[in-house]
Amino acid sequence: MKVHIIGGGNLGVSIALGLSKFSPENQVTITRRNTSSILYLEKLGATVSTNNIHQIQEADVIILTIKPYQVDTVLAEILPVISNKIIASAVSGLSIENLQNKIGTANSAIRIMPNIAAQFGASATCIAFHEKDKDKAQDVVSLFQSLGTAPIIDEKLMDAATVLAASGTAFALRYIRASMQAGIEIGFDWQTALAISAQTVKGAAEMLLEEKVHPEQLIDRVTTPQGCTIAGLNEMEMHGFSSSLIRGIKTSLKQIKG
Ligand SMILES: NC(=O)C1=CN([C@@H]2O[C@H](COP(=O)(O)OP(=O)(O)OC[C@H]3O[C@@H](n4cnc5c(N)ncnc54)[C@H](O)[C@@H]3O)[C@@H](O)[C@H]2O)C=CC1
Ligand SMILES: O=C(O)[C@@H]1CCC=N1
Repeated sequence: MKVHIIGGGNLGVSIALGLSKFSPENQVTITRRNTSSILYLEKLGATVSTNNIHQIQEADVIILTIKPYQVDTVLAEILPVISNKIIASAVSGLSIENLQNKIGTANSAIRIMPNIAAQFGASATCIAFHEKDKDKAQDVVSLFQSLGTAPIIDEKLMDAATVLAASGTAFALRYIRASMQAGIEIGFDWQTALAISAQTVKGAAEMLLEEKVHPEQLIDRVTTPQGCTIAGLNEMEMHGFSSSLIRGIKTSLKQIKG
């Protein structure tokens, strides 16, 4: 497929990098206003351009990875030269209905919510579309399946998916950072503490994904009676570990919904 990514920032670049590694049969074009920092993508086979409409007529899917306030400007540039295109938008808070109204019935609006782990083929990319675009959306689903998992969700959960799956990357990293900081306090240098903390989180996630059980079932296997784990967990909960995470996620959601 020919994939045209508009907005070569953090997310756009992670998708381009992921596609170059995990789905190299796709031809990627990526645009941004100043391309100097992303020209290295050309060495990986992508076309990098400052021109949003560069070969856009040939694209099978156009991916928007721009900020919400940049959408109207970009659409004003591309709409006069496209027709019958799939526009997959990762723009947070922009509904399918709003996007469809902007792009007209000649094009299809699909919402995607990847995260920056797309670069490593490990994104959880939630995807939503209207029934009329079901067939066209399959290409987008397949594309993002090559970059991790790509669950199809009801659009009403898309803001929640943004917080859980996209912002969630930052939340998970902050957990690892805190764990690493504690690791330094109890004797490790930061590099060793980071390596141990990150691998431990990866191992815990792999167990969950593999066994498909409730986390508490696995926690029960770790918490030896009268042992150190339950003592630590109870102390964390006394200080609001779970509740602060839940409150943070709900606050992020409020921020999107405005
Ligand atoms: N960063 C993330 O982890 C995620 C971001 N998103 C959403 O993706 C969108 C982009 O987010 P980021 O990549 O973080 O932002 P960013 O600021 O890193 O990237 C946006 C890019 O668009 C470029 N741009 C601005 N105006 C343009 C124009 N007229 N034509 C072409 N390119 C233009 C900018 O130069 C910049 O490189 C946002 O709507 C965000 O909500 C969604 C999921 C995850
Ligand atoms: O922080 C943000 O608004 C964007 C959307 C999710 C991840 N980054």
